[in-house]
Amino acid sequence: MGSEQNMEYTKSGMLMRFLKGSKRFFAGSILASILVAAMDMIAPQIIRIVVDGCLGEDLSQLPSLAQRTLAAVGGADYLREHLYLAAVGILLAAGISAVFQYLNTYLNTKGAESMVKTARDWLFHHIEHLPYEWHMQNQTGDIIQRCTSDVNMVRDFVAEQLIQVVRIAILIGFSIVFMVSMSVRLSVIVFLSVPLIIAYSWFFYYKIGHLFQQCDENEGVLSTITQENLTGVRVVRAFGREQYEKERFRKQNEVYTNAWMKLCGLLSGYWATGDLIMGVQLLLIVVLGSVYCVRGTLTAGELIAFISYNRRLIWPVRRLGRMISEMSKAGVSMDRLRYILNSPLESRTENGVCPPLNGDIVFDHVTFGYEKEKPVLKDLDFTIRGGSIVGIMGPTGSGKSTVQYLLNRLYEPDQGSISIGGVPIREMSLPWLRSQIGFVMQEPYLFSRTIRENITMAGEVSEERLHRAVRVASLEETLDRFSEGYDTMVGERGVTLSGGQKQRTAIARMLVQETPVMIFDDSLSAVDAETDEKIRRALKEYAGQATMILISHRISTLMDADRIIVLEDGRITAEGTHEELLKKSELYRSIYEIQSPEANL
Ligand SMILES: Nc1ncnc2c1ncn2[C@@H]1O[C@H](COP(=O)(O)OP(=O)(O)OP(=O)(O)O)[C@@H](O)[C@H]1O
Repeated sequence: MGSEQNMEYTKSGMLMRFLKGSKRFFAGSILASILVAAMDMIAPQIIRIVVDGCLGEDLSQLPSLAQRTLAAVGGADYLREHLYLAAVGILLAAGISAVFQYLNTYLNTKGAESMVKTARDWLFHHIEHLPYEWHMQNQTGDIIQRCTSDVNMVRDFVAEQLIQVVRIAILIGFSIVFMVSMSVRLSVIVFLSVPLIIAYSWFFYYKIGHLFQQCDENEGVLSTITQENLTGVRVVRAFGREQYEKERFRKQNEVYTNAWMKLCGLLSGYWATGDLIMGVQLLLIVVLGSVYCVRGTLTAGELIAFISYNRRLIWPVRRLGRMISEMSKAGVSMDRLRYILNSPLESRTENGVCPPLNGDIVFDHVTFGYEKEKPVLKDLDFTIRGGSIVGIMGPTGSGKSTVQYLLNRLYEPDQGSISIGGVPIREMSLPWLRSQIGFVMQEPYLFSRTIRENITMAGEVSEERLHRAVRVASLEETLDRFSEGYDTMVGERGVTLSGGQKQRTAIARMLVQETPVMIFDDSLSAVDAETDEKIRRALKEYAGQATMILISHRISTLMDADRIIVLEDGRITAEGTHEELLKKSELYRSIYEIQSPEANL
């Protein structure tokens, strides 16, 4: 995909990229709709020739084309005796029109779906490569809405509004040519009423646009309540909030229904008034047309054909105003999509170096804050020897997880630099760096796939490697208890597994990659102390030459580490072995005393 480079797209630039591969379908659709409009012009002309040819006395009054057509079918007398020919002509025109109509709809739908596919692929690809920071700053629901509703809005704009506007403009053009050729004076009524109808419907939809938006917003709130209740069903049940949630839903449902009722009331008024305008317009055409017929300036066939053209015109024209007023909505949606597509991609330094990562990890005076002027890590300066086990301990919010994010280059330091084996990580290829640093998150995320697929999501591995990782993560017994074993499906967001089982699955997922650097971010918090110790013992053997970073609140998890770093408010306040820290760090000692059963005796 071309979005590897950061580009600033204008609305039209973005639209052109969406339309890549689907322009030819839309061009075909427009061509087919021109032919539909042309075919639709034929039937009224046949009726006009039949009426005037069969009933008219002075055939010389007919236009030359009509006279020639009449002569071609064998003259007025022949036509009178073979009226079915007119029916065949009308049927033929309707049949050809139906074929073009089919082609029009088919090509339009094909173009629309192909465009939506291109847009979705591009958006997904772009989102996948946006920086982690971007994802933290933007709400998931909002991004999903942009990728679904806003994409659909742009699709409707192109496939329905733009194409329909072109189609209606062609229809108006054709009709006017035929109408003017029959009666200029009656055409004046159409000339005056068409802009009036377009303006009326445009003005109406422009004015009530905010009500449509209100309905959309209310629907969004209703969906959020439903979604929250479905995902948070356990919390709702546990806290006995069913009644409260039902009442909340009922109220929002009422607000939403009332908003629609109000809108429907206004729409009914709009359609009724529109019908009235149409009725008056038709009345004028019929009355004036009849007068002209009586005066002999218009034939009966022409009047019938004129009314027929007018009828064909009216509905599309009524829709035109609405389409024009709704085009502005597509502009808003395009801006919302441009926000995503113009967001700069993560710098992946694909051509960066790919050194072995088993060397020393050095944080060289690193300062970093998620927000400007609010540093979370302050002048962090430490070295983790390659192949050693290092623990990071500190109160909640002291910046422990942030250390791991920086090492993974999810964020870049504001000051200072980080290197592994003497190579600054910002010079390394990002995919390489991430493939070499395994980490288990504080709240592991599992996909709704089988346990095997979750563990091997980084790539296929041998059965032996898989079993080894599962054994070290103490997951073997758990899997034995599941009838489907490795092929057990993990429910939505892993709800069918306990907290500890999820953590151990995530540990196995990391271990299976056999990376030279492994980070455990509070990843044993949900397992009991006994399993915690069992896993740590197995890990020590398994890790071999790998560098291991254990982030934890639990001193028992860290006490066997070669070195422990104590972090307080983004600064290192002490470092050393467990024994050394018991002597020199007040914080460490006090936490140890709270957590240690012997110390509490
Ligand atoms: N994405 C973010 N945007 C803004 N601030 C953040 C973000 N992530 C973390 N913080 C803040 O940065 C500080 C350090 O967070 P961090 O997660 O590194 O702490 P921690 O020591 O790992 O905490 P815990 O032990 O509770 O996991 C906290 O004050 C937190 O509120």
